[in-house]
Formats: sequence, structure tokens, C-alpha cells
Amino acid sequence: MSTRETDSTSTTQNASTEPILRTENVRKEFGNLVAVDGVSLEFYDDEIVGIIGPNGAGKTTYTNLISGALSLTDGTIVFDGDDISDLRKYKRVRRGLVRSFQIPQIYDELTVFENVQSSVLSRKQENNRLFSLTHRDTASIEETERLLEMFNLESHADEHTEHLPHGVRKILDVAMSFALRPKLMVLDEPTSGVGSREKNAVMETITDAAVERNIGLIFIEHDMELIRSYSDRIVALHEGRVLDDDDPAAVMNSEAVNQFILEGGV
Ligand SMILES: Nc1ncnc2c1ncn2[C@@H]1O[C@H](COP(=O)(O)OP(=O)(O)OP(=O)(O)O)[C@@H](O)[C@H]1O
Repeated sequence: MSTRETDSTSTTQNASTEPILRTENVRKEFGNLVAVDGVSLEFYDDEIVGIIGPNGAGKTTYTNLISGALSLTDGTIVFDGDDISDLRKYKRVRRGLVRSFQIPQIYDELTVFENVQSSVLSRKQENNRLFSLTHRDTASIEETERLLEMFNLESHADEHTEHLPHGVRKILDVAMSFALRPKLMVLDEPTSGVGSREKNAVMETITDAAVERNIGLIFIEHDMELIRSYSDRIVALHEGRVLDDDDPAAVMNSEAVNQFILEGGV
């Protein structure tokens, strides 16, 4: 399990004294249905937060509001000190708020190396020159190599991606997101579709990389063992509202969480 070491003797101010992301009374209606009903939460860039909740609790909608995939009905989102409530998705990505997708967005006609390099170049806004740059842009090649190493992808570097095992595709997707140099990453079920034996390896790789780069993580997960093992904090959603927000042991022992989430299955 990945945990960040906290230096209790340090008196220096670090970035984590202010939340990297704050949502204030965030609300999303779909017609008459209130999917997210006034969610106020804070997230820091040195923590891994798991989001749990039964089907339909509003987890995906909430993370879509954060990423800008959906517009708010009401409320405010503050990222890195700025109100981003009305900011387009790609502008949030440029500021360092990156959502990785449930279905990995990978180009199957490219190799693993080229996929990661395309993300590096897209951050530099040079991906329109991808094919002319790929083989000679030393800086992006070196950065890609470092990312492949960080995500244990070196042995797959020259493989085309269509036949990669599902877990490796998931890791590749996150590696590509890391190439965008996020400050905070939102992951929707990073281990969905991954075999049970592979799940821990996927989570371990992702969380280790986040700790190494000091990137905050928010992840939705249905597997309670994984969420307990890899979260510093757990947010429980139920019917679009926050049911609990605490350290994993406290959330797992909460009466409300047990009644509405754990006993009903997530
Ligand atoms: N685009 C949409 N249009 C209408 N209703 C929607 C839309 N997206 C989500 N909903 C509804 O909003 C509610 C919250 O859905 P959401 O997908 O956010 O829940 P969830 O907690 O992620 O559930 P799951 O664990 O099943 O993925 C549900 O009742 C869902 O049917």
C-alpha cells in the first residue's frame, strides 16, 4: 500500500495546507432527477480519496462535474485557488485537473511508447506534429521513458496496444494522464474489468506513482477491500449527498455507511 510520509517536524508551509480542489454546494439535476444534491468537499494534493456509494448515488456525475464533462446546475468549483465552475474541460486539464476514463482512451494503431509520447507532446501542444517528431524529440522521448519506468511499462514499450491485458491498458491510460502533469487526477473505477489478482497490482502502481509525483488522487471504486487499502480518506455518497467523509476505518465503521452502502452492496 502506498502512503505518503508526513514530516511532523516540518514547519514549512506546503501546497497541502490549502485544498487543491473545493466543491461548494455542487448540484446537478437531470430534468426532475437530482443526481448530485449540494455536495461540499475539499481535496488535497497529497492525499488519495476513495469515493463509494450504491448504484445511482451520484459518484460518476459528481466526478463529471469536477472534470467539466457536465455543467453545474448550481454551486461552485474552486481548483488551485481559482473558480473553475464555468471553465471548459480542456482548460481544466491544462490547469492540472485530469480525469482518466473508465474505458481507456488509447490509440490502438500506436505502440505503448507512442501512446505515452503522444500525451507528452499533447501537453506541449505539439501532438499535431506527432509523426514528424516522434523519433527525434529527445526531451519527449526521455520523459516517455521515465513514465514507462514509473508505471512498469518498459517491457510493453514496443507492443501495439490492442492485445494488451486489460490491467496493462488501465495503467497505460493513467500513465498517459500523468504525462499531462496533473496536480489532481480523478479516476472512475481504475480496476473495473481487471481480474481480481491484477487489481492490487494496478492500484499499487497508480498510487505509488501519485505519491512519487505528489499528485492528488480521487477514485471511484466498488471493491471495498481496494478502497480500504489504498485510500487515505473515504467519501461516501448516497442519493446525491455526502453520507460520510472520514478516514477509512471510521467510514467502514459508520452506522449510516453500513446501513445504506455496505449492507446493500456497492
Ligand atoms: N445523463 C444523464 N441523464 C439522466 N439521468 C442521469 C444521467 N447521468 C446519470 N443520471 C442519473 O443520475 C443518478 C446518478 O447517477 P451516477 O451515474 O452519477 O451514479 P453512480 O453513483 O456513479 O452509479 P454507478 O455506481 O451505478 O455508476 C442516477 O439516477 C442516474 O440514472
